[in-house]
Amino acid sequence: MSTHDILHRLSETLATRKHADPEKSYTAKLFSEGPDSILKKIGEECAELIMAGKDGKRLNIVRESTDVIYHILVLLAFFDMTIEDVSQEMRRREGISGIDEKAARGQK
Ligand SMILES: N=c1c2ncn([C@@H]3O[C@H](COP(=O)(O)OP(=O)(O)OP(=O)(O)O)[C@@H](O)[C@H]3O)c2ncn1[C@@H]1O[C@H](COP(=O)(O)O)[C@@H](O)[C@H]1O
Repeated sequence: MSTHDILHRLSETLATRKHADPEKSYTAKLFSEGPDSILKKIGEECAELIMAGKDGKRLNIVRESTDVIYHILVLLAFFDMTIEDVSQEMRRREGISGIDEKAARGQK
């Protein structure tokens, strides 16, 4: 299964959790608590990823990255978006150097 397929499938699963029981689904619990709770988790998971990056342990970096990505997908789903919306923006940026893009900002 490709990376895109697994992200797409997870996005679809998360969308179904909007009507799920918060006692049985962690995603449904986050949805029921609202966006602040999801944002708080993103902050916590990012902090854990930073610590994993400082330690340099590959397995921990992978695990913490997965936690961050999962919680970002939950935030997208909360606002009725999916990985496709992010994928579209990534495609739009493809081939545009970050250095060139930043320089162009100053000319607007
Ligand atoms: N990928 C994930 C995933 N990654 C992390 N987590 C959960 O995120 C939570 C937060 O992780 P922490 O380490 O911070 O745990 P914690 O401190 O106990 O969490 P809190 O109680 O403080 O929120 C844990 O409960 C993890 O199990 C995930 N929960 C679900 N998924 C995917 O989402 C699908 C739907 O999940 P449910 O909505 O639970 O059915 C699953 O089938 C998976 O594919």
